Amino acid sequence: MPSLVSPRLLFLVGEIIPLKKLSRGSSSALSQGSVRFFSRVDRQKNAPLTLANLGFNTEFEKTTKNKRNKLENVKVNYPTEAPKSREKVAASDKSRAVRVKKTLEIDSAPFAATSFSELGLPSPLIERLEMEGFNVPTDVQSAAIPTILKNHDAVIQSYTGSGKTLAYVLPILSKVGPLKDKSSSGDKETGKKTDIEAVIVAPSRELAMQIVREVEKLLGPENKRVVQQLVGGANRSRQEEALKKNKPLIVVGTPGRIAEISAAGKLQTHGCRFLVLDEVDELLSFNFRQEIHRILEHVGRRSGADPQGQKNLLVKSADRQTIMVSATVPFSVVRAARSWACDPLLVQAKSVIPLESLTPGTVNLSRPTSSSNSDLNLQHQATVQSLPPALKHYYCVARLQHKVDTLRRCVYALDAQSVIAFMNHTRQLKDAVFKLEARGMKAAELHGDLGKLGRSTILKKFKSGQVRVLVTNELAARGLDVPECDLVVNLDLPTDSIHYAHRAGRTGRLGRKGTVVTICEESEVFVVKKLQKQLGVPIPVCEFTEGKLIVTDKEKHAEASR
Ligand SMILES: Nc1ncnc2c1ncn2[C@@H]1O[C@H](COP(=O)(O)OP(=O)(O)OP(=O)(O)O)[C@@H](O)[C@H]1O
Repeated sequence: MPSLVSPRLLFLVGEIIPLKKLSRGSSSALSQGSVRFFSRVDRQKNAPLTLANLGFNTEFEKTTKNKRNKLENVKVNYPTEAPKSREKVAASDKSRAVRVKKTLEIDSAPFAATSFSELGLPSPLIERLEMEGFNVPTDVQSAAIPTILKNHDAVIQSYTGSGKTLAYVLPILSKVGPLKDKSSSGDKETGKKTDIEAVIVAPSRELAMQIVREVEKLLGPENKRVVQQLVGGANRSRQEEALKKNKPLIVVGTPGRIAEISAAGKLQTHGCRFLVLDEVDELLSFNFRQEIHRILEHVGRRSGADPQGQKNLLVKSADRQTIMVSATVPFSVVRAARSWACDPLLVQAKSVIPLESLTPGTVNLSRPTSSSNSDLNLQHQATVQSLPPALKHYYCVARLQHKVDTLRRCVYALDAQSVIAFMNHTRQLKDAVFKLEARGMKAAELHGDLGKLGRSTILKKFKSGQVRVLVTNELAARGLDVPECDLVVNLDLPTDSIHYAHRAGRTGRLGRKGTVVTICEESEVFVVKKLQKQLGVPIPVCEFTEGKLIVTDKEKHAEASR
């Protein structure tokens, strides 16, 4: 597969493996006849990452066991020093960067801080937060903000709607732009004044635009130009002109457009200090592999002199901080973080630990060998941390031709005002909208065939309540934040539990109530049962009778909850 092999990496579907590591691992695996290592990795790679399925007894587990001492007992490996190996030197044989090990100090992170000022953010930023009504940080923000402020690379994993965007945006704004800490030494370290200081990548235009709005909100109207969106589907030359004219410090965009403009030499990111990959597991998928590779190779990497003082383009220094974010972090992300980040930490709502210590071997040590129940428990731990705990899940059985009508009855029964219905194919999606509209329910379609303008108009209408049911596909499954959304319906089954988690996570955001209903045919029930096991949440069967949701599977519901 010559086209897939880059000098440093071998890209596989959905994962990036350092080539050196692969050849070393594969030869030893073969010589020892140890094929099990690889099959184990394969099994792991699509499972969401949790400390539990990586073989760690998390502080989260301990605290749930002993709720009374919930926060006092949280003590984690929390490194207080910046990584000493921020300077990475790529050897001339282009093998992996040489890393200097750092000593980790044990300390406790300010989990569940009661105010943003406890987290070391500069006062102008705290003022802006207060003006925008953000007063108390969420758990994942309490853990991530100090970690990033201390210059650590990080993988942030926390359930959908838990505030991961601000968890990385706030430390960036503390060091970049008009709200930054004035003592920040960043200016001297970065290159020219026109250089971009932070690049944030997201897999969809909608998500990228949403992040831009969040950053703009904090910057305030007078500083909007500090951030610029670079998304596909919009006029590229206009974006390039805006870059030249406004000289933004932060760009947020989709992988294709960022890579395109960067390849054209119109985006100066070599002096960039922050690279964020939001929805990182999606960004590492096959679809984006070339663009993400380019971004990882170029952002924050300046050519420099080699140790002998001679100019050598193969010797580079990486000054950037790499931050990877998602509610679901399969093991492929751990591998990618190890390749591309510098001593990265895994940041979750209640723990911060070095990613380096997580290995498939560690998983195996704690993984029970024969009990399938224990495997299910591990899955349960996994999804507890990617799904909002307050969500309610149900499924109901309907014939294919009655699904849309069932959706309509479901909306009335739950009196849902803002509904996202997921389907897998665009044509059926249009039919569903047509049927709903014909029966007097305000509905609209959102999918990739629509232009950028069409997509944002529909989203605006949905957010403002003019559209009650948004019928969409995976495009809207990740990251989309519509706090009012009170019901998610799967009109078609999601492909796996990770897709289920992201779809479901469009409702019940930041502690709000939310319901997820999967409408399936009789022949698909076994898939729902499988999802229920993998997700570790009860999904009882229900019916919509006389305008009410009736749970018809109480016994099994109780069993699943145990
Ligand atoms: N500290 C806070 N106080 C109040 N609201 C907050 C706070 N932090 C974030 N929010 C709001 O919570 C909502 C969800 O945040 P966000 O979109 O960052 O979640 P997320 O964890 O990234 O979700 P997903 O995994 O689905 O992308 C947003 O509307 C955001 O403005």
